[in-house]
Amino acid sequence: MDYILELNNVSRHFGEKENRAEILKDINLQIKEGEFVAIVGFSGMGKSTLINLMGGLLEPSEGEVRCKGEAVTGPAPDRGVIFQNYSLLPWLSVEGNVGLAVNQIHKDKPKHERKALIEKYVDMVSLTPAIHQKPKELSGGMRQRVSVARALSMDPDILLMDEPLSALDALTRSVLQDQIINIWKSTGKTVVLITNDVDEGIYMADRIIPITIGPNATLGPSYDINIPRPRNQKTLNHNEQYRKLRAEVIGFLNEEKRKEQLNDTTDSSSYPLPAIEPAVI
Ligand SMILES: Nc1ncnc2c1ncn2[C@@H]1O[C@H](COP(=O)(O)OP(=O)(O)OP(=O)(O)O)[C@@H](O)[C@H]1O
Repeated sequence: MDYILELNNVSRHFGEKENRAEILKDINLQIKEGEFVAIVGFSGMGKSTLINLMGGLLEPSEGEVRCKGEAVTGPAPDRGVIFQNYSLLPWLSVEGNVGLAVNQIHKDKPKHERKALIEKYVDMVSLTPAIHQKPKELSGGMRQRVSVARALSMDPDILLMDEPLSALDALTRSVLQDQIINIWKSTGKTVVLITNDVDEGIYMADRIIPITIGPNATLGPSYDINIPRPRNQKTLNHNEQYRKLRAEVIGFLNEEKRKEQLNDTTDSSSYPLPAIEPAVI
């Protein structure tokens, strides 16, 4: 089987000697073309480091990352990264921010074609009415949609999303979850979503993989999510598979936390397991 993205025995540390911090250890992951994979875990365990390794923004200390069979040696347009903090240029409009990517990738195309491309991607995230607005005039959800449009406009094969929705309120978050699912379905791209929200991962992805607690964090088991699509946020709570999967993944994370606490008695937090509310139908 050929995989679009592979991580083979990838480890990453920062610093040297007494400052050396072992962040990720022996990460093995194979992702098929068109798959939607969610990676979930506690804060500070190395999730951003992992997405940066996939994007080629960081090099592994050991092991290798391969994209379409080739070793990854740096960032490339076939892997679009969407960051948590939008990273938009404040002095450019929506059109200007998306245009940066379009002009970079499609510099050989005439101006009118580049303009049409910008408009196409802005429309894909439903931001046409705000196309001339600057980031400070946009809500958090709108800014994140600009980031999504900018990543899409490079027409990458893989979208790497680093907690793209975690700064948003619950309602905006759920609207954007559906928008990202629709974009994934209509474009056939491969998506890797980093999230701190097990429910979000199960709702959106084809499989969900918890990351263990560092130092030397690694990936836990991969859980297939066979819940039929389209999924319904309101009725998912009643789905047996969803409830079972949710309990298993949260159980895995809490067990990791418990193991960590045996070594460190100062931290008593665990993964929050909110009661599943009856679905509103
Ligand atoms: N460039 C760097 N130099 C030194 N340490 C780093 C560097 N980048 C990340 N780290 C450390 O690696 C660890 C993992 O960081 P990372 O941002 O990957 O975690 P995360 O799981 O994405 O966290 P969060 O959910 O809070 O965003 C942290 O302890 C962080 O301080």
